[in-house]
Amino acid sequence: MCPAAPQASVDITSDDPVVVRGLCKQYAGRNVVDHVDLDVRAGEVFGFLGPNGAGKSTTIDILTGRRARTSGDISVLGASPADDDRAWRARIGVVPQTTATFVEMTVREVVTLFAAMYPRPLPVDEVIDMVGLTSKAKARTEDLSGGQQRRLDVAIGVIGDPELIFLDEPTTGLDPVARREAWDLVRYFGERGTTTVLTTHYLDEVEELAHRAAIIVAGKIVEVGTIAELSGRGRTPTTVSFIVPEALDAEPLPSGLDGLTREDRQVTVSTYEPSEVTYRLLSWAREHGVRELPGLRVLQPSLEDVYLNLVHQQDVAAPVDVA
Ligand SMILES: Nc1ncnc2c1ncn2[C@@H]1O[C@H](COP(=O)(O)OP(=O)(O)OP(=O)(O)O)[C@@H](O)[C@H]1O
Repeated sequence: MCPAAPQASVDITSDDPVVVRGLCKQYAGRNVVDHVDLDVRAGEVFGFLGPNGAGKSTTIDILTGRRARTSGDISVLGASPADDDRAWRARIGVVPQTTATFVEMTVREVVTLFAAMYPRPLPVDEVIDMVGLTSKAKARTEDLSGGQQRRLDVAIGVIGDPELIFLDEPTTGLDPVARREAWDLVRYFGERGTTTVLTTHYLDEVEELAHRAAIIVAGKIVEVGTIAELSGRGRTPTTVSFIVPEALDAEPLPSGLDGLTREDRQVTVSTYEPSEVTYRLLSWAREHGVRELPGLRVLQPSLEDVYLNLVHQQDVAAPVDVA
């Protein structure tokens, strides 16, 4: 259950650009964002991953002042987004999930219009070039393809040279080349010291761009850490496998190895202690005069394995809290 009202004051002392404590959002008594805690550090690209309907956009919309929260404390660049201060807003760039339409305006006119709203905008043509729309600068926005529209959204989001950028699925609908260009843009702003919060369904995008990530499922943060930490965490086992050499075919496999399966001569051990398991397998082989185990592989879980495992665990767990 979420508390009924927002906290009266923002009780956050951290200097991090984004600090979220106990954030809740309810629709019709259902918690779609459920006691979320987040810390995004200065200069990092922070990935926000989760399946459809997990609560990513709702959280981003609350952090950017586009939606009201039900309860919880939030500090974004030291202020509460609900205050909607103009100077504060100029320090933030937002690329929302829904594409805006600007009827009868060209790409350059739209970007120029948004540039005028900021005290220190980037040069309009430079930004149009960065998002790969130079050849479309004079085209009317209604004539752009879906992917080109998305690039325009990104241009609008970054034209103010923000300290903090929220990108809500910025590469959805982009072709592979445009996707790589969008990644370059995220890296470009990262090198300028900009903090970026990036929601996405694409795990490769998070692995490629993000320093840290949070995984949200059914409104709850189920994991947060560096990509290496998330990929290596203890929830998803490592697989150790090898092929039993002919010399050992008739020998019993070492006893007491949990998660061991054998199919013909292929042996697989699913384990949280891959070093120990590998040591025991090699010791067993040596005891029988074999110095090499053919096809020996230690396969660490990928971020995708961890993600799918977490989403699956949540699917089989109890439904979300209903008020
Ligand atoms: N205005 C609204 N009224 C009622 N329910 C809403 C409203 N907006 C969002 N929701 C619900 O809140 C939940 C979270 O939605 P949200 O858009 O934040 O998810 P998401 O993680 O961004 O999903 P996606 O990846 O599909 O964009 C969903 O169940 C959605 O149906």
